[in-house]
Amino acid sequence: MIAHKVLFVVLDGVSDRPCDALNGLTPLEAAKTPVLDRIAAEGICGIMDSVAPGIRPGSDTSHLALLGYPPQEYYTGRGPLEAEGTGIHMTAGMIGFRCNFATVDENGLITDRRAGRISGTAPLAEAIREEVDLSALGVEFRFESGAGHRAALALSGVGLGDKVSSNDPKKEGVKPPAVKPCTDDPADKKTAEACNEFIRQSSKVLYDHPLNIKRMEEGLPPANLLLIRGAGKMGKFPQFSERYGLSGSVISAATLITGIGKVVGLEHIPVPGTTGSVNSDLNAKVKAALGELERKDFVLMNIKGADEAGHDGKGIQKRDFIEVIDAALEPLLDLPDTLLVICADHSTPCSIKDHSADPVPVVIRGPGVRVDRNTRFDEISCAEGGLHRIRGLDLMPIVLDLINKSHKYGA
Ligand SMILES: O=C(O)[C@@H](CO)OP(=O)(O)O
Ligand SMILES: [Mg+2]
Repeated sequence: MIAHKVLFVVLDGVSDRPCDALNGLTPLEAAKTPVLDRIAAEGICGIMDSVAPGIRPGSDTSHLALLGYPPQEYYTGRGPLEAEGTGIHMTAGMIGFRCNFATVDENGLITDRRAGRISGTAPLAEAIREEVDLSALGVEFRFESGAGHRAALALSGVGLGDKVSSNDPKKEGVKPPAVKPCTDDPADKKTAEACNEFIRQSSKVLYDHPLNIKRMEEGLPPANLLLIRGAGKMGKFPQFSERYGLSGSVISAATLITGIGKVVGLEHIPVPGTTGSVNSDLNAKVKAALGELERKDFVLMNIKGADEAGHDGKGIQKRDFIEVIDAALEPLLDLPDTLLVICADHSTPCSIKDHSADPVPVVIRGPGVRVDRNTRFDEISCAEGGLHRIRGLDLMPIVLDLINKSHKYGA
């Protein structure tokens, strides 16, 4: 009784703290989740520090850890991973950045880091590609929009460094700072100059773009500034198939997760109708995952919406979306020959509107798995499960052992 396939379902940021709006329950505790609870009842549960206790992980470092790539060794910044996810292929010497379409008011103060969670930004990206020109600085650029307010930028040219700051202050009500070199290296200075010029020129393009004029007429915040962060060069990643002897696919609307999957060698499967938000077509996503499991050994499926609700501080929306997730996961109850792993990548408590270091719930269910006595999938109940408290990097070794692909340590 051993499974041959693995489905990793990452409920991005689903984990939380007690919410005032939910009478002190977490959204997972407050939601009615018969499917997740049945999976918990039929599996082994625990809680997990995706990186380490007390470390607040980004989705980048946490997903690397969950896939068994120590972020301390492999992480070179969010930018190059996000860029790969939008379809920009990062070659040697290119510097990648994550960007947000954001809103500034007439005084230059940031009023919304996500431009009202704008979507459909492809025409804005196209206008930027057509009109921005960095050739006077000896720099070429690629710019692609991603899901929602997200986009990615990549710079290439002779002598570009990646040690530069960000113009994203990570809060609203302040002016975006200039991008600065973090060292005295002329290469970092050149990158910082290119970033500031890119921000300046793109703001002009965005300012009177028809899409923004229409948004303002409708009372929506215009996307009139790009916040750029996460500068980095692409790292080197041993391929998933060589590392584990497993073929695999990634299903995610979030470009960062797509990018991480691609760089470790998972095939990206786009699913029409998925948005990375609470309006995503999760049934289509689950169907795609089931299809992939017929031809691959391993599937990573990321569902992003709960994280967005956490970042927005919307506890009730988060609870309600968890119920939508739960209903969509029902077809997974009958999965044959498959080890099903469900977890979050990090907590995104509504009370702090950002990631926290609180450990996340995790369940593993499938043939041969010892079943513990926990019957609910939430932060508090899973802490009493048989996996106890593990780290993100423990997950792949546990999974490989359960599918009998683990190597014996010793003779
Ligand atoms: O992309 C996102 O969902 C979040 C966190 O990863 O970033 P931001 O706060 O810029 O929206
Ligand atoms: Mg995340």
